[in-house]
Amino acid sequence: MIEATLCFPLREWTPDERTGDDRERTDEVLLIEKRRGLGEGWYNGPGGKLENGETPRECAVRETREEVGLAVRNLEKAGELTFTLDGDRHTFCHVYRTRSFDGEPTPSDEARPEWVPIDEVPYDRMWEDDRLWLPAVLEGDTVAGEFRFEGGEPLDEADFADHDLERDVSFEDRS
Ligand SMILES: Nc1[nH]c(=O)nc2c1ncn2[C@H]1C[C@H](O)[C@@H](COP(=O)(O)OP(=O)(O)OP(=O)(O)O)O1
Repeated sequence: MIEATLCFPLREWTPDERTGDDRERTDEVLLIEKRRGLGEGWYNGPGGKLENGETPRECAVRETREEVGLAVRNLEKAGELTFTLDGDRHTFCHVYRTRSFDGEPTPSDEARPEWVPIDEVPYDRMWEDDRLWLPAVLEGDTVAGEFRFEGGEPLDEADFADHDLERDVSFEDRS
């Protein structure tokens, strides 16, 4: 089974009164348009597979730096997701969010970063399961879920079948 991570950096967007912009204050999330690998062409958070000896948290920090050049800190665990394929556990994914980071998001070979208001997340251009759990993560809740796919490898071409999802999960003492 693959162990992987996703990281969702958040920032507050406030209107600049000098420009007469009358949109409401909102949170924005840093998404990437993935340029290669699993889920290529879709939006997701920065993230990827754990390397040898790495903790999930270290992986999320490394992947965010490699993919979009952002140095994230103080990651808060927001979710644990199991993706199954044809009844077998395929990927276990640790989900983090953070409001602490240094640097400006920069495109790489792997990803094109984009700040998106949290109520404008393009769920129609993401993994089908994301609309089920990501809104809760972006609102500050915690989630644990299993999402079942069918139809054989690769996972991103399989059909999403069904799921179980729990909210308000405690991740204390977990990486
Ligand atoms: N159903 C799903 N919903 C979702 O939102 N993200 C998923 C997902 N299934 C896998 N992922 C994410 C988790 C992880 O960030 C990434 C793993 O994809 P890959 O195996 O292509 O890894 P990457 O190529 O990004 O990583 P590295 O090869 O380690 O750089 O895909």
